Parts: sequence; C-alpha cells; structure tokens
Amino acid sequence: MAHKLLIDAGNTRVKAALMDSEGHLEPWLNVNYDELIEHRVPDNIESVWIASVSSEERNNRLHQWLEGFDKAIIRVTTEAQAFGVTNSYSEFKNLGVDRWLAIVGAFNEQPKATVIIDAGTAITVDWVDQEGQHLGGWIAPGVHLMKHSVINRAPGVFVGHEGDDHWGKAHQLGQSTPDCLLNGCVNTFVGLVRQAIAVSETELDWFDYRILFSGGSIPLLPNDLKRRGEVRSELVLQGLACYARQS
Ligand SMILES: Nc1ncnc2c1ncn2[C@@H]1O[C@H](COP(=O)(O)OP(=O)(O)O)[C@@H](O)[C@H]1O
Ligand SMILES: CC(C)(COP(=O)(O)O)[C@@H](O)C(=O)NCCC(=O)O
Ligand SMILES: [K+]
Repeated sequence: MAHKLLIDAGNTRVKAALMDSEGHLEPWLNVNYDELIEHRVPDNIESVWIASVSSEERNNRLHQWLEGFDKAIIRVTTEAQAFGVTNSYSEFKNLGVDRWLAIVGAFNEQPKATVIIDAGTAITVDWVDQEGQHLGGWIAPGVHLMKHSVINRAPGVFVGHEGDDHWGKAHQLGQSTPDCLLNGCVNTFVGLVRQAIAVSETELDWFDYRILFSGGSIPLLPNDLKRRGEVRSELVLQGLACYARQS
C-alpha cells in the first residue's frame, strides 16, 4: 500500500510519520540530523510532506537524505487561514510553520480552547480559541539552550560539567554549581508552563480548555503539571496530515 511520508524538521531533531491511504498516521522516526543517514526512505512512498523551521544547512542535509526520491516533495508553509484556524500574526508568514501546524492539528482534532506548549530547541506557547482563532503566543529559550547560554557566558564556572545528557529536576534545589544550573533551567520551564496556565485562566478567563504538550523536554515536567494536560508528541505531524489528506 502506498504511503505519504510526513516530516517535521525542527532545529534539533527530525520527526517523521507514515500516512496510509486512509489518512492514518504511524510515527516512524525521531532522530537528530546526524542519525538520519542510518535510515532509508521506505520503498512505497508516493509523496513527501515537509514542515521545516530548521537552518539552511540542516535543510540541505534533509534534502540530501531524500536524494534519489523521484516523486513529489511538498513543503508546507504557514498560512493566514486554513482548516478552520486563523493566524493572529499581522505578518502571517512569520509564524513558524511548526507552530502553525500544531495549532491546525490540535483544532482539527477537537475544536476547543487550547493552549499548546511545545518544548524543543525553543519553548513555544500558543493559544487558540474554540472558534479556531489563534490569539498569539510566546517564544522562550528551550531548557538545553538556557543551560548553554549560561555556560557560554561563564565558561570557567562550569569546566567539566558541559556534558549534554544531564537534566535538572523540577521542585529540587541544587547544592553544587552544575545542579543549580540544571535545576534552575528546568524550573524556569516549569514556571513558564504555570504562567501559561495562569494567563489562560486569569487573563483570558478560560475555564473549559485543554493543555497540549509536545517536544523533547516534556519529560522534565513534574507529574502534577503533566496531568493537567495531554502529551501529544505528534502534534505538528497531525497538522501536516491535514494538508497531506487534502491531496
Ligand atoms: N531525555 C531528555 N530529557 C529532556 N529533554 C530532552 C531529552 N532529550 C532531548 N531533550 C530536549 O529536547 C530537544 C529536542 O526536542 P524536539 O522537540 O525534537 O526539538 P526541535 O523540534 O526543536 O528539533 C533538545 O533540544 C533537548 O532540549
Ligand atoms: C520558534 C521556533 C524557533 C521554534 O522552533 P523549534 O524549537 O520547534 O525547533 C520556530 O517556530 C520558528 O522559527 N518560528 C518563526 C518565528 C515565529 O514563530 O514567530
Ligand atoms: K518548539
């Protein structure tokens, strides 16, 4: 059976899913750009759908990986309005296509007031109301970026602690330099999520709404906060599927 290959190319990782002829999605890859070459484009692909917010260099690597694929490659871009959703930006094209597709994916799954928190390279928060109107959002540094911005400006303090596979813990205090930094970054993220909830309830007066979480840093959230929402790792791909199903 022919499939469509859907690709969400973030600034750090490439996420991909296969869509069957009935429009059902099956997650396939979640890899960094170096790991892409370990995988081969499956044989039965009839078209490739790409949403990318990544650099030119990374986009080139993605296209190199697709070299030899001789069927349609469609790059989806942000629109002012589509699938019942209206973009709030005055310059609609400036809204990242990953954010746009996450909103489209969320609204088409359930037309309800929704806060979308996508914690990857950057942490983005977007609000869409029950009519599909995007109200706006936030862009903040991701947890990994926060840590490296401190290390880069104060390198001497963190000698020997620059490793990338250590993460801080929500609700915990640090008693060493690296633990203070790691816990500080994670708890900044936790605070941002709590503030997004506070703004939804006190500024927007939302009470019947849902919170959707996606992105690589979601495991860092404490359980009490995670339980307030739903983890939807494939939200961008879900939005991309709305486009791919149309054709
Ligand atoms: N095990 C982990 N625990 C917490 N955060 C992680 C983990 N692995 C990766 N991350 C974070 O997730 C980010 C990648 O997530 P992703 O949503 O794919 O980002 P992007 O869409 O920007 O490429 C990394 O920059 C890192 O901050
Ligand atoms: C904000 C982002 C960098 C987030 O990228 P990500 O963390 O998902 O890799 C991306 O959505 C982007 O480049 N946006 C364009 C600017 C905007 O949305 O206003
Ligand atoms: K993001």
